[in-house]
Amino acid sequence: MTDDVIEMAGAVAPEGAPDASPVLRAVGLAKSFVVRGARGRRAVVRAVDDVSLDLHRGRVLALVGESGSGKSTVARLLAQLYPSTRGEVVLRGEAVRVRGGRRFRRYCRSVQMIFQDPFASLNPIHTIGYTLRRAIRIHHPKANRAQREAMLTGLLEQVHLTPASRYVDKFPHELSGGQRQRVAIARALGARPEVLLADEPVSMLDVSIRLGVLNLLQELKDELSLAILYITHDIASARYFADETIVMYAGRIVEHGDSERVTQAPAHPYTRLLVASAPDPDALDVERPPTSAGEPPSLISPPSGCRFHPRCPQAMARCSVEAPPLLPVPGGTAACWLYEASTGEDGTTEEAS
Ligand SMILES: Nc1ncnc2c1ncn2[C@@H]1O[C@H](COP(=O)(O)OP(=O)(O)OP(=O)(O)O)[C@@H](O)[C@H]1O
Repeated sequence: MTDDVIEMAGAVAPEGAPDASPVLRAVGLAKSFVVRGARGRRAVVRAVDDVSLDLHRGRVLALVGESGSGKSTVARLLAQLYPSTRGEVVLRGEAVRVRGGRRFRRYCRSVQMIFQDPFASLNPIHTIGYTLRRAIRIHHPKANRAQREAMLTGLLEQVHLTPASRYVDKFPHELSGGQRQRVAIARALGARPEVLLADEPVSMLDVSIRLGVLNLLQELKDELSLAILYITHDIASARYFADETIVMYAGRIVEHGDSERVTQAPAHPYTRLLVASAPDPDALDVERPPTSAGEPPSLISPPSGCRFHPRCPQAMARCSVEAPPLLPVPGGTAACWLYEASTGEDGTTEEAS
């Protein structure tokens, strides 16, 4: 048996303790889409603008924001499903830009994506066994039949679909939503990835099984030392599940920091609105689109300056003119002029707030 196969056949061993250097980075990523606007005119949607983030093995980073804030586009850029308009995706220190073909398949071995809808992501005409065997064949072409079967059992056990023999011949429609999402996770693990990009992995599942799937992801993160990007609308679940949280608004990062700090002592006025509109921070049980006043702006002609200023209760004249950079706040950064350090008369620095 090759080393690859030995690792896949049983419980997969972690490849090392959480690493100080990021496994996957976004550096100044931007993505614009050209669309047909009013009266058929060409318009540009600036979906993602200057997004930088680091994913570390053994850690979860949550990307939180309202619908349309650019979260899925960031995940798709990191998965190399879209080419970026600007910026770089850096895997293990190397800038990577692939479009299909063998290089894309090699990239997918390291970076796998889990989608929101397990109904759509599993082919209904194939059994679970077929779907997983196919993934195993693609990622482990040298394994023989017995080795592949051992991997199949190992993957189902890893996502707690046991005994594996009960699930192999089932079709997706014979499983619950949570079981289907577990199969999608098993398929992703078949590549032995270092990074999982999980785009709203529980938002379409029954309330009662969301926590079980998040707990599974957390367990796999620890066992396999995975780096996980967890995309969600639900800032309460980010506190529970993620080490760090990034909040996006209208394509830009507005706040970043330790999840506990971002959710319990949010610095950016937008994060405060998000947290205030999540009624029970300890519950993972309801879909809670933020109910803050106003609507997210058009990304075809976004507001000048800080994109949040038209909705911001603390907006100042400067906010409509100059976009704030990410400024230091205790335990992270926030893109808000409230936190610009100013020099006092005695030479000490103080925040503007
Ligand atoms: N392929 C595309 N073509 C044109 N516009 C797009 C495309 N994909 C995304 N957009 C636009 O980019 C913006 C960001 O979309 P994105 O799906 O990344 O946001 P999101 O935060 O993930 O939202 P949701 O939570 O609803 O999935 C939106 O205005 C969206 O309409």
